Amino acid sequence: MALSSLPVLLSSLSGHIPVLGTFLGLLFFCVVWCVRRGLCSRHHSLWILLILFVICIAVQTFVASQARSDKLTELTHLRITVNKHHLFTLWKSLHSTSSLAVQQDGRSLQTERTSDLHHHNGEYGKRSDDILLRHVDKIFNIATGSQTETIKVSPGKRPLAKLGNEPNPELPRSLVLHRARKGLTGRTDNLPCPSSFLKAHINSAHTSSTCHPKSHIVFLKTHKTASSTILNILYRYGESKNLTFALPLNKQSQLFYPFSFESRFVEGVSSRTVREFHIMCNHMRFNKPEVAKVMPENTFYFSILRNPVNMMESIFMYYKSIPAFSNAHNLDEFLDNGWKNYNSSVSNNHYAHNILAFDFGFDNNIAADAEDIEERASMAIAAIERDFHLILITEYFDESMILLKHALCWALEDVVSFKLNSRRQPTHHPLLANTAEKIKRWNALDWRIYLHFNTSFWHKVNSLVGQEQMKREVSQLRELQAKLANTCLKDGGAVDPSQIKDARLKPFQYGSAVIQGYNLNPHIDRQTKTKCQRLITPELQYTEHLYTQQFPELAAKHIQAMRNAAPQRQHSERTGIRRMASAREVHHRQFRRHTFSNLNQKAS
Ligand SMILES: Nc1ncnc2c1ncn2[C@@H]1O[C@H](COP(=O)(O)OS(=O)(=O)O)[C@@H](OP(=O)(O)O)[C@H]1O
Repeated sequence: MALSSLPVLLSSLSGHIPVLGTFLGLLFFCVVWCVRRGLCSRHHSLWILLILFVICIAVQTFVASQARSDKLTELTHLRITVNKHHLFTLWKSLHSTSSLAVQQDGRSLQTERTSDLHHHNGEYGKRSDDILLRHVDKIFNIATGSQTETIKVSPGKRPLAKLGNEPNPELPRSLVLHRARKGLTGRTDNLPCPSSFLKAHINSAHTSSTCHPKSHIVFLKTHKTASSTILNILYRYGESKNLTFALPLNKQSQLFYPFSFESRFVEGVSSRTVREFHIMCNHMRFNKPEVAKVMPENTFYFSILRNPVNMMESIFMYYKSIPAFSNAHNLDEFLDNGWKNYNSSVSNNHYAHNILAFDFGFDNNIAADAEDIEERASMAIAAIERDFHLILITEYFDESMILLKHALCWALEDVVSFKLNSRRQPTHHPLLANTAEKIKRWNALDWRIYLHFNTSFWHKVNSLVGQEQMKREVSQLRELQAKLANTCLKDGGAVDPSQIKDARLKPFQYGSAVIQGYNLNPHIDRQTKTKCQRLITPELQYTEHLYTQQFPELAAKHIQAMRNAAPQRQHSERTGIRRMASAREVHHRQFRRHTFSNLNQKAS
């Protein structure tokens, strides 16, 4: 009966493997022949042994060939896996300017899966590896022009070399580990990833004629970070090229900071009187979806961070009158009683705590020992990575300007500046090492964000410009600045506000800080004077000048309204300074009035 089932077995085997089936078929006939002979023979036990031996060999041959065929199948799978891995690496290399940028892309995925941030997108909640694989597929299809995943990439190829992969010794170990744990990667929308966009842009700036100066720009003006100096650069560039600015509504100096930005805060948006905005750069609390409603899709987003230690010292002097600081005699006293003096729900207290995070639109209220501090920092970093093409560092201002120049494809002359909004030296308070540590702890969220972008800044310098070229261009920039100072400035440098002759060039004074400004060299021709004057015009005056240029009728109406409302102030308005100086003070009040009148209009 065993023999009778053999043909069936063999046919089923042959169904699996045709060649082996033929071989086994022949074997079957041999065995049948042997059985017949064996049964007729005197030595039939020997024949039976021989038959069993032949069957054993046949079965063994079959099992071995089956295993080999299984391995082949596995190998096919393996090749697909390796291909995807390779493509993933390739994709990371394409998408990043440094390994950190890759990690940041990864963290952006984490962020996108988290609901408590202000950034939303359609892929929230999807599994990260699904998204990742879809991106790999997408890159694959883009690279090959195919719609299906059929083309093989040699699994033996090594991934592309990563750039700027050195660890940052200042980075807390916990943060590094956290990043490694969250080292996923992937963007979930169709927009180009900012870091890859930047790399592509800078490469093209160096190599081909495809480098076109960028004129759609959003600069998130953070506080006490040299942001007024950058604003002046953007104002001058835009004015000289007749670009339009997304200026604050109702002639305000800020985009209704500290309220989260809304598109209606921009003059010309609700009235639809401006067709296209080029540059947005006034103080705002960042809110990407709303900003994107105003600015074109190809807009370049950048911002600047300052070491929270230096920043806090500057902020404490400047915003000394906010409730959180007002009772403290010095910064140490405030820091020692931080949580006791700080009530986050009191207006303006946000200046005292993680203000960088606040300006970028995140919740700034978190303690250094909070369980989720690393998580929150990672998510903030990821979101910034996703929304911004470039983050500059105040401590390396000149290097930052060179990087910006490359990113925007501008000329060296376009990024030249004088230091604006700087304090007189005696109002600087050197900090003790202990105080610095307390600040890092108090602003733990900002500290982590700063450390991250300080590191990625240098990776960008290394990979996109190179140390040598950076040095060369920084010295060219400083040379140009020195020449300009020689031509434009009366006293060769900044002076106290009391010494500034032209009231239109006096910077806004606030808090305990003495903010310096400049006097113009009187011996320069008209054309040079215009250029020099723009370089030293403080933020409030320059914003008003641009508003008047862009909205002459509205500006005239505002002046008239102010005159009608407060005739007793006419004298100070004629000088133009007190009105501008009070603008920051009153803008919250005006905003509330504006919001309420809108709400009332809607309700009626
Ligand atoms: N070029 C350059 N390099 C380095 N540092 C610079 C530069 N320009 C301005 N600053 C310093 O930036 C501080 C003012 O920052 P902001 O203009 O952002 O202030 S504000 O928020 O708009 O009021 C202010 O810092 P403090 O002097 O410590 O207060 C300025 O001195």
